[in-house]
Amino acid sequence: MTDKLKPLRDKIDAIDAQLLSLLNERAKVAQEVGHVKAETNAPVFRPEREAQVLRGVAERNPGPLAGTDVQTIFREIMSACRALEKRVTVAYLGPSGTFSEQAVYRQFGQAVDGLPCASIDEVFRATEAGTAEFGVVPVENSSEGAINRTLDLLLQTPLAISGEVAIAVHHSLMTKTGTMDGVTVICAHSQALAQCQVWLNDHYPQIERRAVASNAEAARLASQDASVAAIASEIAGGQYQLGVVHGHIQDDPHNRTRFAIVGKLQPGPSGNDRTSIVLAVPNKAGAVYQLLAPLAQHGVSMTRFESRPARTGTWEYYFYVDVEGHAQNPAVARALAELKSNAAFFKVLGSYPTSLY
Ligand SMILES: O=C(O)C(=O)C[C@]1(C(=O)O)C=C[C@@H](O)C=C1
Repeated sequence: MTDKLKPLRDKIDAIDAQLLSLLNERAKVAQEVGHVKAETNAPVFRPEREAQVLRGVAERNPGPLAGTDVQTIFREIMSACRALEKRVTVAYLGPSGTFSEQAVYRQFGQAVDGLPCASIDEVFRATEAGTAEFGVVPVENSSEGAINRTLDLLLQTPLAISGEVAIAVHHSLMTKTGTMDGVTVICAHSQALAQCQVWLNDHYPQIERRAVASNAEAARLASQDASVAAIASEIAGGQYQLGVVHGHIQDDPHNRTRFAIVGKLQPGPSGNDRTSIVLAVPNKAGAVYQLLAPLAQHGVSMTRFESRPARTGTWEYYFYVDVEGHAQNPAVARALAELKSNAAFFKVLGSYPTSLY
């Protein structure tokens, strides 16, 4: 056994030495890029470039490593190289252990400074004020639909959407003891309670459910009181030393949340982009139908359509529309110009690389 392993491990050692040297060579080039950017005050984080690098390595990947694993490795290489140029601060809906925090690391890699915020409003405020260069906010969940507070804040903010990332949301029921003995209340964020309600009705119909500020807060409460069970990610449970009673309790096994990255940066085209807009039309028959006609005329695909009641009383609804392509793409630019000319309200929220995941 040892005799057989030794030469293989020697091989791995030799390859690791090469990798280490190449990684540092790459890092030195990134430092040079950093100096060039510093001269012109150019932004360090370039989501369109990172998306191109990550798509490129997956396309060229000969295997046996999976394309998604290769992307994870390169995500971290770029994150570490970027941090040599400048460490980026990213605000998110805290506390530590939330799915929002997972979204931060999924998008930026580990070499970032996360800034946990108490609310979605605070994420916007911290990013607008420049305390954080970027903010990560939930936009929609595949089971529960739009996150309305985010939609309302996107309408008002001067920030642009510069990226998106989707996270698989798996919930676990966890307690201090790893059992349900003596549990009188199940705590979670209201979204998580809603995403697990069929399962909870089947398994624990008698136990009170209580909505709290976040799943991570529920985990914290459960860590202090054995009569409290928390619904949260296993990452959050691990941070508070909770035991898993049941895993994967979300009603939809494919439950996902899409997050937007907001910031002052407006990324250029990456070759596979999405543009988000908000518009409103005067309240008259056929107005919505006419409003969207330019998209079809210019061959621009709509990937999302969401409405929110306008609370100003001037118009009935705001429509949140995502289309394929960057606003600098000629067909998209023509379609947007026409949409704008027909709309009572029009705002481009941003063009950004489509999520890799
Ligand atoms: O190409 C750049 O602009 C870089 O700064 C290099 C690099 C990389 O490591 O590949 C790092 C950070 C940017 O977000 C994009 C790419």
